[in-house]
Amino acid sequence: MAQPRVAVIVVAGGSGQRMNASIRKQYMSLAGLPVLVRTLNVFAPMNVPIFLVIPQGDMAFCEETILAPHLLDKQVQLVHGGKERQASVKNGLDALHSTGFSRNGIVLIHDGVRPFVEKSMLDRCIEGAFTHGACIPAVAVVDTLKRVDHQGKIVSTVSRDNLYQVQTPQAFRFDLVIKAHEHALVRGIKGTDDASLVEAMGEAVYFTPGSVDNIKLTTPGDLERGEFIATRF
Ligand SMILES: Nc1ccn([C@@H]2O[C@H](COP(=O)(O)OP(=O)(O)OP(=O)(O)O)[C@@H](O)[C@H]2O)c(=O)n1
Ligand SMILES: C[C@](O)(CO)[C@H](O)COP(=O)(O)O
Repeated sequence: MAQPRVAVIVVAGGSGQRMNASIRKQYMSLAGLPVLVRTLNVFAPMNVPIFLVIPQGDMAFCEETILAPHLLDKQVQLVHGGKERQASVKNGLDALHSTGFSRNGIVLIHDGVRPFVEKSMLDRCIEGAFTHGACIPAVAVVDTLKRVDHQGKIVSTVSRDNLYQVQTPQAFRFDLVIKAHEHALVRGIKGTDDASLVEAMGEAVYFTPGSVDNIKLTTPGDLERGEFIATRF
């Protein structure tokens, strides 16, 4: 059977401390559907393997409440998360590697709590990774930026020229992102995203326009905004 050329890792192994809710934010209902179901539904039509990284101990819960009732159980394979996002991604990469996924294939790495991704953005990320090896969505910073000291006093105004806020899905050639995670592990490099680990090897990462709707549900205020955006998805 022909090997897939694209695979997806959705990381949802976090505990959502900043959301400060009684259930983990990835399982919360947003406009009638669990956040994680909304996110998985973005990728399901691609018909490619999806690896969903979840907290240790949530396997049965996820099977029963997220995957099976929404007909995602055939396509999605569950993987245990790690202590930090970076470790969760590494577990997902290892699981994908164990399937014999092509080293030249493209892997999309996405936050489980970013449910509002447009198909056109996905396509651009994949295309960019086939061309450059690494491609991530980003939007230009629009606010004025200040550096602040520990007393809360403004130290300086930072130029926002060429500054971008980055999002997920981040798309990589599989061999490049595996090498980046192994390099980071050996050198003790920590990154809040996967592109920074590729950058740390001196390899180029390119960007494609992201979207202001592609929010990460991080704090309680994001839920209200999410409910509004969900009316368009
Ligand atoms: N050990 C971890 C930590 C985070 N994530 C995932 O990485 C994404 C982005 O992380 P963030 O929004 O910071 O989620 P949490 O770590 O859950 O939130 P917080 O930092 O507020 O605890 C989320 O989908 C989260 O589930 C993960 O898979 N494994
Ligand atoms: C990967 C990410 O969503 C890109 O913006 C972000 O870096 C995750 O950061 P967090 O500290 O885990 O919220």
